[in-house]
Amino acid sequence: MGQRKVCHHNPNLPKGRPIIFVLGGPGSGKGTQCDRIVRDFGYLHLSAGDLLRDEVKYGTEIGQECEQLMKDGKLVPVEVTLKLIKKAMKENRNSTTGFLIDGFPRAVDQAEVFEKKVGRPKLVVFLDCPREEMEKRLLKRGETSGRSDDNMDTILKRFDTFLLESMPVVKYYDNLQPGLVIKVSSVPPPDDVYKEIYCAILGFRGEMDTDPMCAALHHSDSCDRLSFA
Ligand SMILES: Nc1ncnc2c1ncn2[C@@H]1O[C@H](COP(=O)(O)OP(=O)(O)O)[C@@H](O)[C@H]1O
Ligand SMILES: O=c1ccn([C@@H]2O[C@H](COP(=O)(O)OP(=O)(O)O)[C@@H](O)[C@H]2O)c(=O)[nH]1
Repeated sequence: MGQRKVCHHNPNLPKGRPIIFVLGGPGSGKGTQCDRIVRDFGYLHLSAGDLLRDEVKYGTEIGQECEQLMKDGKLVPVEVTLKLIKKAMKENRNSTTGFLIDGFPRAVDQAEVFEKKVGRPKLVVFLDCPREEMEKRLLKRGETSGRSDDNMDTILKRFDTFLLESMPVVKYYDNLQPGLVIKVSSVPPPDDVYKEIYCAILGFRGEMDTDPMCAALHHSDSCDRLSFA
């Protein structure tokens, strides 16, 4: 598999507590995959969207500032999301073995500021899903999610924001460090999607050979496809 050696070190980051980013379009399955990662690796799951929705729910100043932006499918200022993420990381720095950050960074300038102020992820998972499939999933989720942005009008705006602002983040990390990003199709059933993610995590933990399925993937040529081209 691609090179995963990380030289970057930020003294603010507790040593040995990796950061994983899970990126992908709206409804691509980020939350679904994060549940599985938490189940198997116990990392702290931080969904930027959930952190923001909590602020809206409790009517905080941040919540009031962000509510309309979220309804419009726009990005909230990075100072806001970064503050929420850093606070949660700090509170949990001694009680978790790693940080799983879902749905952030959402734009290249956000990635740059995270790189500078917090550090570099050990792995960036990019969930690749066709737009029609994401749309179908979001409309279905909207029947029960109670989310003010799971409606057709906002979904279209979220897609625009994703393509314009968030997709370049994937390229940013791929350029920054070859092998850092894995691109996984999230069209198959969730457990199948997860297999590749699971192996990539074992990979950076140096535990690839502890799982026969991952070891086979590791020693075959097919592992190249894990790397974002
Ligand atoms: N691989 C998959 N196949 C089919 N449906 C999926 C898959 N992954 C997620 N879903 C469903 O699609 C919807 C969006 O998934 P979710 O994990 O909430 O996405 P995101 O966090 O990226 O917005 C959910 O209703 C979820 O159950
Ligand atoms: O880092 C982030 C994460 C989320 N959002 C906002 O929160 C919404 C919902 O994001 P989430 O990741 O929860 O859902 P997704 O759109 O990926 O399904 C987005 O449309 C943005 O308005 C944001 O601005 N910055």
